Amino acid sequence: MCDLDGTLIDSAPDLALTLCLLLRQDGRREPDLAEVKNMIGDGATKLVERGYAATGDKLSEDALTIKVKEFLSIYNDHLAVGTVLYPHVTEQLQALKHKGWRLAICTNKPFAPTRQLLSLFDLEPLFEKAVGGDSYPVKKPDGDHILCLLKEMDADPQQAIMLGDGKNDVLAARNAGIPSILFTQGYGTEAARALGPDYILDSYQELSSLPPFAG
Ligand SMILES: O=C(O)COP(=O)(O)O
Ligand SMILES: [Mg+2]
Repeated sequence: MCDLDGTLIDSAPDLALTLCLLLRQDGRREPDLAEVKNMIGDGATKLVERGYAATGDKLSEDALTIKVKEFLSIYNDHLAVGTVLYPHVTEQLQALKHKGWRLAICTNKPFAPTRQLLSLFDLEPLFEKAVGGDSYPVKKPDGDHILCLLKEMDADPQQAIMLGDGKNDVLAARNAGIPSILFTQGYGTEAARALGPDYILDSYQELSSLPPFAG
């Protein structure tokens, strides 16, 4: 299972752009890319909540609901302005698929933009299934986000592995009882590294030589 933001795609530029457009409408300060990267990882609602909390008064629950809808509507028009695939993602995942690995997406990003991004970057053929942060009642770091996905795929958790860039990925994997691979070019990597992921991936070119995939 692969996480999406900060793992397969470097999507922070467009998440930041969208957040800034939203905050600008409200006369708020626009956080820079490094600041926004630290807000990513728990889905759109948390990103918007953190964006407002960092730039002035926190939003009420009702206001947050409205702003998240606006965020998703703006994001829908800015999905791939500055977003890029990390180098060698497609070829390396294709190679795993050829070795017989079944691939799926487990992201905290809402499902609608997830599906669009998979299509925009021609990733759909690689993945058997994708689930977002709103696909089940729970999301990462809850292990059930992973376990529900595996169940739907009729896949054995004992043969599964989670690849992600954040602490939620390492924790969700641990909570699901499966190993994790930390991709270190994403967001919030240091906090994730401190949790002791099972494997470290600095570049996709090294993916097929990691122990779970080698041989
Ligand atoms: O959208 C987010 O905040 C996180 O998404 P991810 O789970 O794909 O990293
Ligand atoms: Mg991520």
